[in-house]
Amino acid sequence: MKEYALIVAGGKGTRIKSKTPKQFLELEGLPVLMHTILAFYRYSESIQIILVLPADDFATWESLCAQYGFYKPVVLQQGGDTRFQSVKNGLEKIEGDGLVAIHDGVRPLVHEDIIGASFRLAAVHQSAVAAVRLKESIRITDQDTTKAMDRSRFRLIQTPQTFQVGMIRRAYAQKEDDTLTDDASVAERAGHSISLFEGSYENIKITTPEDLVVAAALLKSRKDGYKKDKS
Ligand SMILES: Nc1ccn([C@@H]2O[C@H](COP(=O)(O)OP(=O)(O)OP(=O)(O)O)[C@@H](O)[C@H]2O)c(=O)n1
Ligand SMILES: C[C@](O)(CO)[C@H](O)COP(=O)(O)O
Repeated sequence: MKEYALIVAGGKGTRIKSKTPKQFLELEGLPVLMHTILAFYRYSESIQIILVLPADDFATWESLCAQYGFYKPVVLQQGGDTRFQSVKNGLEKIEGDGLVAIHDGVRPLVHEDIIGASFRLAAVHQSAVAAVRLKESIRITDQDTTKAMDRSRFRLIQTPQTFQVGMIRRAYAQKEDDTLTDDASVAERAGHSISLFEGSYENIKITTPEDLVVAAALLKSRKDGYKKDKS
């Protein structure tokens, strides 16, 4: 089955408070987004990648590619005002059927094994969504009270979120609302059940400034590990 990766990097990065869009910040010698794209190519050289960026950032991307000598093929598409719209625009670039792994451009630590697991599971169940268990206690709150909850019943949801192309394209034809914060919610609202699989605590989303420190440390430890294996 044909495999696509739809990498969304059309956001503004308001929570990170950086002048440079977070997807372009350099980590361990490469912009965040290039680490993400390389992870998908490590999984498969034949995957087709659709990269969603704000139209205003196309020129920046081209010049970063020239600067870093990065010539991995991607199909560019322009983003929208929300993640929902960016994914929807990206899906338009897929012509045939197959499976699509939708992934946040700002999750550069995704491992090729996680990507592979998502495609294998989605081939059987139509959907495969990476998730991890909570490491901390959890309480539900309203204005006046709080109440302990059973953490074993909750999961933190990551990307990749992988789907059969026709199914997720039809799901994205529905009306957008603020509660549809990820692709699993969109598919679920359209009536599909969602299959989860074990993600990874390393697969962080770069959202606030301290995430950059953690991501840099994790990338460095992987690079050091790789050097050790080769020596
Ligand atoms: N209009 C948007 C909004 C978000 N995204 C992408 O969706 C992923 C997850 O979004 P988030 O981390 O929230 O990114 P931003 O929207 O950029 O950040 P913030 O919410 O802090 O502004 C990111 O890779 C981001 O670029 C997108 O493609 N188009
Ligand atoms: C898609 C996502 O990364 C799954 O955890 C998340 O829902 C994006 O949320 P954000 O608030 O737009 O960062």
